[in-house]
Amino acid sequence: MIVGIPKEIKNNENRVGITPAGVEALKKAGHTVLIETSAGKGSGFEDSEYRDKGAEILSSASEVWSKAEMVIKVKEPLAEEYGFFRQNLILFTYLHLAPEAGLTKALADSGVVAVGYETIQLDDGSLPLLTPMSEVAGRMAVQIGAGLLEKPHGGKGILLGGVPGVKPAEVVIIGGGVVGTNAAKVAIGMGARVTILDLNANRLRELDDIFGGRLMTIMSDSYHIEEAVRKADLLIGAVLIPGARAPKLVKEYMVQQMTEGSVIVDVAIDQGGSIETIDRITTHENPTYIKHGVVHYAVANMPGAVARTSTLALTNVTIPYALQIANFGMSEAATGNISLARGINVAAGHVTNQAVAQSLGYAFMDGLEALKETGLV
Ligand SMILES: NC(=O)C1=CN([C@@H]2O[C@H](COP(=O)(O)OP(=O)(O)OC[C@H]3O[C@@H](n4cnc5c(N)ncnc54)[C@H](O)[C@@H]3O)[C@@H](O)[C@H]2O)C=CC1
Ligand SMILES: CC(=O)C(=O)O
Repeated sequence: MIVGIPKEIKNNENRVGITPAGVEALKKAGHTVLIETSAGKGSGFEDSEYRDKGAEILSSASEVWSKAEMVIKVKEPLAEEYGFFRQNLILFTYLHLAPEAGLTKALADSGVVAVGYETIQLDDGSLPLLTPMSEVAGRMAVQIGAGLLEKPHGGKGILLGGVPGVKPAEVVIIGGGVVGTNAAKVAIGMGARVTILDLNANRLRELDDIFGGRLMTIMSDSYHIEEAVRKADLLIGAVLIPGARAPKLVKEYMVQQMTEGSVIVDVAIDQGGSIETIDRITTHENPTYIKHGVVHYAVANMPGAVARTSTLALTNVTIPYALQIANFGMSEAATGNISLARGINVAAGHVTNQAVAQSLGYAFMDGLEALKETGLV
């Protein structure tokens, strides 16, 4: 198969869809790899390293998109890239379609087969291609939040861990999955007082066991969310219902009750955000705004700022799936691997993820059924 990797174009997105090790793996399996020049630069990979492993370096994104049978990316395509879509092109990347009506329409109208990393799901419900970036973003959420609590960044001027004789900050995390757990690890490590809310009682039990009483676990409902948000110095949004738009759990009146200079980091912004006062996606270039005296951070590609770590962690988990698609073809690979089949979001003009279809008002079609219409092997 001809596999193409364009340079990412989102604001400060320094990750890339493949490492030289990934090129080596694809080449050994007999595939052709085309990479846009300097695509790996932001992650510390030079063109020469890819060339040494057998990749062909192309000078433009349009060449990569038009020659490739499968495009491997990191972030969802931006409007400037929609013109590259064509029938039966396989697109393998993060998509987060529920809040992206325009992208979903463009994918469906053009007949792209779009596989979203974030919806590839194992039988136990885990999301193996989301996990490493959630680990990164969860850890980052606390270090970013700690910085924003400093006065020059708009915060109330408190040190997350406090000092002897002065109490530490209150960190409240809504969602105790991968992001939430990693945020808790860092926040506890920095000496903060941590509360996690989740609506899965078993998850709260696991967290209690993992952290041995060093954090407070609370059942997530509107009463307890309001109570926790009111006392939070740093609030982290970390909920997920796979594929679906994030529920707006923190209402505007709750944010109004937070003390001035508190900070919100809504990691769940890539699924539309879980905080009512987050009405826009922010960028690494311009990451915050202040509303009701509270600093809001809503960057949808947080791991892009620590691109070297993130690219290595991401490609560790994506390349085995990319190899399956390249080796067997999209239909056979998805038929043989139900977890991969769950990742198909759009095929043959149909929306094939139930939660995305419901969020955007499309009729749902099973991914494997839709693949039959493509004629792809
Ligand atoms: N902004 C960024 O750069 C990044 C964003 N993310 C996003 O972070 C979000 C969280 O991801 P993960 O932690 O990997 O998901 P996860 O599936 O591991 O955890 C989500 C947790 O939310 C809980 N939850 C669902 N509804 C809830 C509710 N009403 N109240 C409280 N808890 C609730 C679930 O029980 C689960 O424990 C996702 O939207 C993901 O895409 C991940 C990486 C980077
Ligand atoms: C998960 C995601 O959206 C990211 O890593 O950018």
